[in-house]
Amino acid sequence: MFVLRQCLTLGTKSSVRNFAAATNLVNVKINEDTGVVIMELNKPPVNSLNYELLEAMHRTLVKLENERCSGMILTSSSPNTFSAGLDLLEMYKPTVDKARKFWGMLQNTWIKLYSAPYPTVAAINGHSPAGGCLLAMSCEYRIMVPKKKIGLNETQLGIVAPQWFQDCMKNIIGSRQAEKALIAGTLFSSEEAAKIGLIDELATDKEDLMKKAHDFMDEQLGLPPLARSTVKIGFRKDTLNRLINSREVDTKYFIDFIFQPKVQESLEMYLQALKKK
Ligand SMILES: CC/C=C\C/C=C\C/C=C\C/C=C/C(=O)SCCNC(=O)CCNC(=O)[C@H](O)C(C)(C)COP(=O)(O)OP(=O)(O)OC[C@H]1O[C@@H](n2cnc3c(N)ncnc32)[C@H](O)[C@@H]1OP(=O)(O)O
Repeated sequence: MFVLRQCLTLGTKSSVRNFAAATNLVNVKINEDTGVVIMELNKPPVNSLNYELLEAMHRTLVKLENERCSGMILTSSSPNTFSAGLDLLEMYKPTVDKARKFWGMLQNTWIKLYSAPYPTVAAINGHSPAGGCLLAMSCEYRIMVPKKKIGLNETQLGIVAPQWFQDCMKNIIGSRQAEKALIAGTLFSSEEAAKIGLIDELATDKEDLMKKAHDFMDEQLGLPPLARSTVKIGFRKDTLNRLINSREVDTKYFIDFIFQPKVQESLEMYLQALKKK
């Protein structure tokens, strides 16, 4: 039976209340029989990743790991969008302190998600540009509904996908395809993404998406967990360590980059274009 709990507890009823009071940006459903968790991003309208949403995700991921959850399906409550990527307002005219705090939380969240010992599936129920694509790529398996867009489109915004975003893509679709996609800032349709292996499976609709995500999870739960997670971390450790060993440098790149007047101009124009749509 599924029990809906908000950000998160595998513990007592009173701690459910505490977490629910803290935020409703992430809904968490736990299958109490299997220990599989559905983490649903819930920041309407498009799940743009601001500090608060990232913090809620990070807190949930820490809890999942501590409580030894058996698997996690990442999806969103939005009808049209998995995640619109980083919240552009976090990068548009922030203070240095705010930008630093934001970037640190993005790094924390990515490290936890990418290194999660339990199986992770992205059930991509809508558009998934840039940081949204990063979240999906950080899971082990990706399933997507038809006729939506996914990719690292940063170049098209006049910004640059950080090295670790690029590494994630390279690890999935290979260096040549990733280089082409990153230079052009390509947003792939779901169908194109399936062809190049950026996603693993297409679903017909949200119901089919969740069914396929559970099917994948059932397969994974049949494997010895320690062997499974050891192989996973073996594959991911170089990518993880590259960021872990250079977090400060990465943050400095980010800060120096976004504070350039040209970058601020691009962000302003892009934000205006989004509003005018
Ligand atoms: C050497 C280099 C070192 C370091 C690198 C430095 C810098 C680079 C750093 C980081 C990389 C950046 C990663 C990112 O993730 S940037 C974000 C990129 N995201 C996008 O391009 C997506 C933009 N959004 C869309 O295309 C559409 O919104 C979407 C297709 C997702 C959904 O379309 P829909 O028609 O359903 O909704 P909209 O009407 O467009 O949007 C509703 C509402 O939401 C606002 N919105 C949308 N996206 C964002 C966002 N990412 N951040 C903030 N706000 C967003 C949009 O303006 C609308 O607002 P309103 O008009 O007020 O309702």
